[in-house]
Amino acid sequence: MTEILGPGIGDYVLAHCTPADEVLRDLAAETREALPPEDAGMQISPDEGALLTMLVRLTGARYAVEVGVFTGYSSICIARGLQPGGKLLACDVSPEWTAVARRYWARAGLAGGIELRLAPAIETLQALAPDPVIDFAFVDADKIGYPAYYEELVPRLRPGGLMALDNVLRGGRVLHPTVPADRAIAELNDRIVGDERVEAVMLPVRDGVTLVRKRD
Ligand SMILES: C[S@@+](CC[C@H](N)C(=O)[O-])C[C@H]1O[C@@H](n2cnc3c(N)ncnc32)[C@H](O)[C@@H]1O
Repeated sequence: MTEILGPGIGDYVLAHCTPADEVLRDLAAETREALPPEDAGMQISPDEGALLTMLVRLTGARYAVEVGVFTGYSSICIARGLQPGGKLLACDVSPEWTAVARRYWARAGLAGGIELRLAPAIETLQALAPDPVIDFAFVDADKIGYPAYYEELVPRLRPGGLMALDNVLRGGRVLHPTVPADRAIAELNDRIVGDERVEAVMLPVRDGVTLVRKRD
């Protein structure tokens, strides 16, 4: 979990968002205890999780796609916001990390609504039908891959559908990107704001979240 705001404000924000329930708290604790900090830190924060659930609900989503599952925190937040009978297609490459996710999806009673695809996400996305049927998408995987994920997802979003992209501020390094991952995100940020297919809002939530709505 990267923060660009000071820790005091981060704690205050957390204390004023709907809190994580026991399943999410246990998942966060297990992830923290089982993995080194640099890996555990990839997990989204509870306030970002609450944001995802709310966005999915507001979109009335029935079909969502997630790129970057890790141990399953964001999948649970997305799946909980879906309409009854809704489906989440969850993409990752790690059998180890997603084994934890599977356990917690089951514990949350969400396993039936989440389909995990273990493959490079670009292959999974390119294999999807080209129809614009995705209601909600969340991108939180390898940063170099973001531009390609974006280009596969935008045509498949339904009009009015929403995509959220995480870590779009890269700890503030998008201002002066020097390494390929930061440059990829900075260039994508510039491209999104000029993309006439969508409207976009960049939120300074944690490490930055861009919301992209497909125009009607
Ligand atoms: C930042 S973590 C995702 C955190 C997750 N959203 C959460 O809430 O805990 C990034 C994930 O992307 C996955 N990943 C990295 N490269 C990938 C690729 N090419 N295709 C699919 N997943 C990938 C990693 O295995 C890792 O689980």
